[in-house]
Amino acid sequence: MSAKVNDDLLTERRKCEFNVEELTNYLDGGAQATQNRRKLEDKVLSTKGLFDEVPEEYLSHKEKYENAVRKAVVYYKAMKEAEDPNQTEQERANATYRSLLHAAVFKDNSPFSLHLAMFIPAILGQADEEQKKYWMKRASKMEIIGTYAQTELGHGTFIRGLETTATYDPKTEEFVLHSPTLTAYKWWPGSLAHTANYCVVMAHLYINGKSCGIQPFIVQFRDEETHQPLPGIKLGEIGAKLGFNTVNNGFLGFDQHRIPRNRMLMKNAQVLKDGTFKRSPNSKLTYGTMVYVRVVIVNGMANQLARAVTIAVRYSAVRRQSELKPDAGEPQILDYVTQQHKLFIGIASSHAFTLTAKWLTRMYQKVTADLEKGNLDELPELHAIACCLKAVTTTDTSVLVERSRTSCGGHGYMLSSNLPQIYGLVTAACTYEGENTVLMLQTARSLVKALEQAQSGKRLSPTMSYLSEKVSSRLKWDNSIDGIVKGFRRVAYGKVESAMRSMRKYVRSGLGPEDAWNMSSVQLVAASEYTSISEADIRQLQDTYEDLLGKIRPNAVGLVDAFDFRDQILNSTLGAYDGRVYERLMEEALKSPLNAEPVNQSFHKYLKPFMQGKL
Ligand SMILES: CCCCCCCC(=O)SCCNC(=O)CCNC(=O)[C@H](O)C(C)(C)COP(=O)(O)OP(=O)(O)OC[C@H]1O[C@@H](n2cnc3c(N)ncnc32)[C@H](O)[C@@H]1OP(=O)(O)O
Ligand SMILES: Cc1cc2nc3c(=O)[nH]c(=O)nc-3n(C[C@H](O)[C@H](O)[C@H](O)COP(=O)(O)OP(=O)(O)OC[C@H]3O[C@@H](n4cnc5c(N)ncnc54)[C@H](O)[C@@H]3O)c2cc1C
Repeated sequence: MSAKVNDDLLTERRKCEFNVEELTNYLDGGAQATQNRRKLEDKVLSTKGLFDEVPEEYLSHKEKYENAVRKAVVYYKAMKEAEDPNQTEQERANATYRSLLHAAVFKDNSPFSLHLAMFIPAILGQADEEQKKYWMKRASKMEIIGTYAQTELGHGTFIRGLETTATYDPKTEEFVLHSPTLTAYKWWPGSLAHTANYCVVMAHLYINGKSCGIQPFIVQFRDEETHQPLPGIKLGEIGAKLGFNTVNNGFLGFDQHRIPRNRMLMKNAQVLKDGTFKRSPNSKLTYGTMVYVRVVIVNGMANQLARAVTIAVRYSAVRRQSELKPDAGEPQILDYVTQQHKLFIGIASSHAFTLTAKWLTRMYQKVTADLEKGNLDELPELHAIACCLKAVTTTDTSVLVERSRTSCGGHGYMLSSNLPQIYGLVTAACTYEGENTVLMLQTARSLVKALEQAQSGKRLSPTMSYLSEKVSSRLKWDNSIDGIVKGFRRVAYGKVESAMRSMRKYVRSGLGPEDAWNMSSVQLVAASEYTSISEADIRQLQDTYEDLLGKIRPNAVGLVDAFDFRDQILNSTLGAYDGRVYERLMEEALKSPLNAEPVNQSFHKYLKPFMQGKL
């Protein structure tokens, strides 16, 4: 018999003014997609061995990893078996696009995550047809487990500064991989430490002493039978982290490790047997896997933020605290406008990121199709947009998830609420796949170029067209959507123009272009992300905003119910559908191993002799 739903939540659901199922269908991409997603979730989450008897928070670092590998094997098999053979590839992708199924199993991500998130995309994007056929068969069947090894102990952002070398030996038709220094050790790749046995390595290619730039190589580093590291390979785990503690991030050093010529992924650049180097049509095509992952991250942020606000809004409907009016009893904390201000932006942002992710995915698919036909025209714009949206969505999601946590008071600080772990996952995304400041500066580079083109009368791409609008600075604001968008475009234009003016001022003062760029870089980052509006209009928009909060209030629980996360995926004492937060907090507390006995052995060993002055 299902547990009684909290009365306040029941009332909230009765108050809702729209059809929740319709919004769920819209978010999934249609009623059929919702059905497919739910069917997949039902099948996978009914698999035995997927869940932890003891909450993983109470396991050791080593036990957590071993338990995660156990679950990863069960989960991967369950996902494969749950695949509906009658579904198209696209339907399957839609069913998982919004599902955070893996989050029901791994609170801190899976030791297989890099295999799926980067190793396979790197093969698809960097291997030639023959290589793709061979490696995709093995990788998609999990005969091998891979990762993406680019970052080194000494370099993460500056790819052209990577120290790992791949030197071509025409006599043996092999590449010799070497880590010349400690800082050249690959450092961070997920699954690298004990899980994977292959990786795509980004290394500096040298032929006859000449640099041929950073190229991708597929490298086996563990024996497929014994899993022992191969000769010339040094491996290990990088240690405990803020989050991602079951992703098994590792380090790898090469000592003159030889691989056959056909292990360089040769879709874009090639090395012939005699050592002839055939350059890529664009050296940045080697960075293609990162562009793809940045696009995927935007959607991931939408889903993780939706999960956090679902937990916080449901809890805020159940939690009653303080006094809004004397003798009126304790209100739901969701009735405090400050609480609405903290949480409703998160709901709106998640929807905005979902729509943005869909738009960006379509742009990525179009540009990738063009690249296949040799048309590279839109690659720079895709790069600039992917950088900006990855940086903005991860920064905003981190802020809004942390705000969801702090809006739940002390219970939000409990690991059993799952809000700290969600924060640990999303804040990592501000760093990986390109640190956000660095990516914003990449976007700024494109904005400055576009404004220069606009000022010389050239036509701009649709996403940059606001830089060619001769918008009068006395634009009349109105708080219609169109008026607000026009306002934002005007201000965004002003930010780029101001950064550019600043750079020109530094150059006139005698600074070189690089120093002028660096001196203006705070403004440049702002131009890529920041928009503000003039004083007079804040009041008008503020009134509109506060009025809007009141309109959303009766629908807040309906809006998060529409994200349709089942309790196992929320994995939270505060966010369950039935709202029984206090019973769940107590149930989880009692699972602590410390509660197995009323007096812990440390009393007799330490406390008692200490308090009796005998220690
Ligand atoms: C489940 C979750 C799993 C998460 C796992 C995470 C895995 C990882 O973190 S993998 C490692 C990720 N690492 C990174 O993202 C590194 C970030 N750094 C970079 O991308 C590069 O160093 C970067 C772009 C900052 C600078 O690259 P660099 O080669 O120095 O180029 P730079 O000199 O700045 O620019 C040269 C030109 O290349 C262009 N360019 C740079 N990158 C790209 C790209 N990816 N695509 C297209 N064009 C590009 C620039 O726009 C510029 O164009 P233009 O000259 O027309 O203005
Ligand atoms: C959880 C997690 C998982 C990861 N997984 C992988 C993986 O699987 N494979 C992999 O290859 N890598 C992985 N990484 C590494 C990640 O890609 C790098 O950490 C990231 O690229 C940043 O590089 P870095 O850490 O060396 O910082 P650095 O590049 O040293 O940057 C440090 C700081 O310097 C400043 N800075 C640097 N360059 C500039 C600039 N040009 N302009 C202005 N400021 C600048 C920024 O403030 C930046 O935060 C992972 C990282 C994390 C946190």
